[in-house]
Amino acid sequence: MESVIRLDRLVKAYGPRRGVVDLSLEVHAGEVFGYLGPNGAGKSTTIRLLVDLIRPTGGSIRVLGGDPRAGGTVLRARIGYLPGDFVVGARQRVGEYLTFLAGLRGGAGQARIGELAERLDLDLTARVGTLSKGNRQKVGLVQAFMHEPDLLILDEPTSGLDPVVQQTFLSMVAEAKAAGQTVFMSSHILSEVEQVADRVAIIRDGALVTVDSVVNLRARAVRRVQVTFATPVPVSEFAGLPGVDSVTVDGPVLRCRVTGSPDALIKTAAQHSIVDLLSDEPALEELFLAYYEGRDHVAA
Ligand SMILES: Nc1ncnc2c1ncn2[C@@H]1O[C@H](COP(=O)(O)OP(=O)(O)OP(=O)(O)O)[C@@H](O)[C@H]1O
Repeated sequence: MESVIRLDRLVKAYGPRRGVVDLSLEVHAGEVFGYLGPNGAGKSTTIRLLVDLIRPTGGSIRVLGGDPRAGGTVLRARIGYLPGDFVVGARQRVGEYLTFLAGLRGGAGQARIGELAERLDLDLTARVGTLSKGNRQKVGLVQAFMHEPDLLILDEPTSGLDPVVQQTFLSMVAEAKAAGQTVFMSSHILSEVEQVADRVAIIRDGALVTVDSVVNLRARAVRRVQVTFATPVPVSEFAGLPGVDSVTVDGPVLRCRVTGSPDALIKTAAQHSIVDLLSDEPALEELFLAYYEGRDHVAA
């Protein structure tokens, strides 16, 4: 399969500090690739290397078949890039600003800009400098998507967006994929990337922990679940269910950890009358542990 991004033993050192270490990965044409890691993991460093804003200390980078350093405007025109810190202080109106950027890139017409702005509920007549953080982020998204680039490189794209706009953004990503575009997006939230990504790389302390399909990732993800029943339930019914552990029952409230699918828990719980159900986002830390434990297991 054709690779759109290929990193080979990439290293970026900031003096004695590490940015990324010995990073090798490949993103295939037409896939949505999630790049997941906690703050300071090295996501933005990787992305800045991809778009040649910074240069590697070692290793090699290929983007759309070329070297980002040598690709110039031809390569840039094929990429839509949303920086993690999209800052614009222009006095122009949003529409004028986006038209100006479209002119530089060549490709995006007014109709396309208008259509994206409408979907994201972005006012094209507002002055850029007066926008809220969320609205600035929408400008960043429009400028990344507007010329329908072969490759979208998006650094924390949903940062500052409200949940409704986040869903609109995820639809835009799905449509980009359907149109054959490749998407590389970073995030520190698993649920966000798992909704759209085909594969996910997990990075921590500058190094790759794993690259896996979303299906496998979900199977390893641990979440905490709390079920409140109408009447007390016996703990024995729940302890030992597949994927369920750390079960405690406090009167009508059951708390446990679930790894992978909650199917067994839900089916057992459904035999009682349920008042409430809470399930929290699987913590990235717990996901890392699942991978480290898996690795130890393989090594043992
Ligand atoms: N210009 C720089 N000079 C020195 N150190 C830097 C520089 N940029 C990043 N770093 C360091 O490199 C490491 C990786 O940072 P990076 O911004 O790539 O992480 P990130 O995963 O994008 O995190 P976040 O989600 O917080 O943006 C951090 O320890 C950071 O302090």
